[in-house]
Amino acid sequence: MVQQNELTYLTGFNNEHETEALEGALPVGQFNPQRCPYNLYCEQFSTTAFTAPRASNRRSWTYRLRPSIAMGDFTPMDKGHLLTAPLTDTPCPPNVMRWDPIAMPEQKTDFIDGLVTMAANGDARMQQGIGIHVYRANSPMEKRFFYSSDGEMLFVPQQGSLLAKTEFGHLSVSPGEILVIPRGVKFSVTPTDGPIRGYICENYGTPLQLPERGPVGANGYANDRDFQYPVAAFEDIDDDMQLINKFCGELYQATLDHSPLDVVAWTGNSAPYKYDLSRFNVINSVSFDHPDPSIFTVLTSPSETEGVANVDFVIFPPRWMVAENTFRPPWYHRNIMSEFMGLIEGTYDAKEAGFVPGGMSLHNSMTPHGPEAAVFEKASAAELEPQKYENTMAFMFESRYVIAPTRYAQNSSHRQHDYLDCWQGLKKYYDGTR
Ligand SMILES: O=C(O)Cc1cc(O)ccc1O
Ligand SMILES: [Fe+2]
Repeated sequence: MVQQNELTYLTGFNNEHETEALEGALPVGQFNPQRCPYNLYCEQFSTTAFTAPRASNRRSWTYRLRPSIAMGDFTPMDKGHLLTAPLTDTPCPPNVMRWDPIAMPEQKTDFIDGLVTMAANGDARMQQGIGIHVYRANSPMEKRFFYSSDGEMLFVPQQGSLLAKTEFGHLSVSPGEILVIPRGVKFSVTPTDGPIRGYICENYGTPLQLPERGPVGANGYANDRDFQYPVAAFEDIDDDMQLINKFCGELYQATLDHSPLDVVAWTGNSAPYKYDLSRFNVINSVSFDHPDPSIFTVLTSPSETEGVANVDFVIFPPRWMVAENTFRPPWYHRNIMSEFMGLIEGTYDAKEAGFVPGGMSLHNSMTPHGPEAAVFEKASAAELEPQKYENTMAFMFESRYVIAPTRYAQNSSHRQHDYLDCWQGLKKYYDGTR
């Protein structure tokens, strides 16, 4: 177990974890005895089909004060700027797009109220594709809890720390770390050191998993042992509460007369987890040429086509650049996969101006892009000494499905309508000589 931010965690990606907040709460040797210790209710929680292959099967057993169905009926509620694929509100133009950060809310805003959807693809009802949201909050969720039936939620904090109180226990997450909350897990979010902002990839598809390592071997990239899971922590609170469910793109609310975070003990491999991106063991060229960014994949949600991701979560972390006789920034490219990027801190090597922390960019399927003109000039003439890239942490949600920006994203005042200008200085140098 790892002690961090005063919270205790269990370690190991996808392990069969077990944890109990009260001694002896976990049944021994079986999952559902006739009567559970402490008179708890037993409830299985599955995020893959019962019959999914053992290697990809995800489920946990929870032991709780009440089963989850001890609740009121769902009624529709306003979903604000929270949208879901398929987006039908606007066409999807092929243009490169970039945005400044969305401003922090001025009024009291909790995690639910501050959610804004920037883009989405696939179809949540088919459990394919992703939603891309920005979260912003300056106050805790008070007596309200959320879960998405549409997808697993990958949080990429950009500003401020948050405490995620979940059915499975508590996780504290700060910029530079990520948090993954499986589809269906009930949770609340509390900002712990001022306003919070970050990105969310709502993954409608197969749960995120670690990519294969191939010839790299048994170690490297994101190592399994660095993923942290919460220990059981339950609330025995009888009070009026609101449970909000995102289902098929709509929000529904139900009333509860108790806290839904009432799991006293759990065992299994489907649970929230966090990961510190600085633990990523970067593997890159030590000879020449700029490899494909798939070398920086932290987590992947595979689609049904081998090697073609529903979504890859890719980071561009601090690292040494040593490639010789090489144009070191990303090459110019056109890619069948669609690329949505964000910046957690510092500067990104392909864009030294305009792509700022909290900002976003979208380069859709087959849309050309690459370094801005100023970066091309500089990198083409640079002395190729070993160089350490520091103060940088960009990331990309890369998906096989075209990523449609929402009407809000296309029309919002923080869209940079002059984004294309950063390439306008690309001159023709060709004059027939070698
Ligand atoms: O477009 C981008 O900036 C992301 C990216 C980075 C890289 O190093 C190679 C390919 C790629 O799409
Ligand atoms: Fe790209």
